[in-house]
Amino acid sequence: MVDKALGGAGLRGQVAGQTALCTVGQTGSGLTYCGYDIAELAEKAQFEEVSFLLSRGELPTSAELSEYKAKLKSLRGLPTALKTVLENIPKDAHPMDVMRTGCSMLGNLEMENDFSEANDAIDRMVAVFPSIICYWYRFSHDGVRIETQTDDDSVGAHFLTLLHDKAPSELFAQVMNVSLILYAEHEFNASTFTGRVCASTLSDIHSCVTGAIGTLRGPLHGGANEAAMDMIEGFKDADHAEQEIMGMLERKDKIMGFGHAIYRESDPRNVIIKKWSEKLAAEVGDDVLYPVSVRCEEIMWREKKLFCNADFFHASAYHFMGIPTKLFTPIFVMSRVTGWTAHVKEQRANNRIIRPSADYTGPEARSYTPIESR
Ligand SMILES: CC(=O)SCCNC(=O)CCNC(=O)[C@H](O)C(C)(C)COP(=O)(O)OP(=O)(O)OC[C@H]1O[C@@H](n2cnc3c(N)ncnc32)[C@H](O)[C@@H]1OP(=O)(O)O
Ligand SMILES: O=C([O-])CC(=O)C(=O)O
Repeated sequence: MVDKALGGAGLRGQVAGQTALCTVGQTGSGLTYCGYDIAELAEKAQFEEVSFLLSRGELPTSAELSEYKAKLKSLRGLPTALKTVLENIPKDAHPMDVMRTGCSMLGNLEMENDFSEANDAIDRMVAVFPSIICYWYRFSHDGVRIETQTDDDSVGAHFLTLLHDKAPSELFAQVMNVSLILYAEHEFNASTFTGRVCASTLSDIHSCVTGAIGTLRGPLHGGANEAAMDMIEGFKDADHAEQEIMGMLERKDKIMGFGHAIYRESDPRNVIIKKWSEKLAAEVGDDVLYPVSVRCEEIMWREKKLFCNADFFHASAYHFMGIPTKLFTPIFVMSRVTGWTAHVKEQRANNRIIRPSADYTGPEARSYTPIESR
């Protein structure tokens, strides 16, 4: 049934299937993973517990978590053929294209031959995605071939170590952990739906994830964190931000990092990442980017009743941790691969090929005109 208030365009308001993985925008709790509130997970859990929850259906016991983390740790190395591919991708390529190619190449080298191998393929992707992006980035930008098999305790710390060539501070590792939890899963968003459509044809899991990466890349979806950074970086101070945003609104420009297809008043992930961004700002001595971001939030609510989505304060948070802007959306991939693949398994478990219909708006039936008569 189409929700009239939202309109039918973009399939908005239409139920396109069932999921036991996540609720978005339900009264009382804005976002839950398998019944757990996002605020509680972000405060108390490790990303690896959330990843385990999504792939196995329950939070791990302490022994299960140790075993799972040890497995992930052992899977961080890159096959030589994948390194060769990454070394051939130019420096000015978009890192999301690198992720897409990296995932696709992995699927060639380590095929999911049977759906019973799904969890092994998922664990491998969760473990190796930070290695893929950092290997390419460090080779193309710094001219070094890094060793990706680190001893870091978490996926987030592993990423930062590879990127910066040193272990992250406790605060940075903590923020990465929270960020990966916040981005892990979000019901039938565009990239997850892409993955589910692919899964519904009974395709392999790397194809599902490769398609999802391509969908996440766009600035209306995951790419918004990079677009938000590009915007706020251009503002000298909060007053300048106000002046520019007002102009953008007058010109009816889209302001990246604001608004949402499902949430109407706030995105529950924003208050969490905003708090961490503020902490990081204090830690690194920022007195521009965080106040600019806060002013943008105030203006957008005052003028348009539009609120920050998960992406907006992620921009400043990642920037404060010394992460290059073009690597922002690949971090989203490192996290969301857990949600995408959980949906792939869910789709497979109760599958019918996803194939909607279209209203035809083209010409009436007509006869073919031979080429020489056109
Ligand atoms: C993790 C994520 O993927 S979160 C989303 C990240 N994307 C962004 O931040 C990009 C900016 N935001 C947007 O483009 C949109 O808000 C979307 C794509 C997220 C949702 O799109 P929709 O569901 O179509 O938005 P919605 O129906 O709420 O839009 C209502 C009105 O607000 C406007 N609007 C919505 N978001 C914005 C924005 N960020 N800036 C300016 N105007 C906006 C729309 O243009 C629309 O105006 P109209 O009725 O005059 O056409
Ligand atoms: O749900 C959506 O449409 C987009 C989003 O916030 C996400 O994927 O995290």
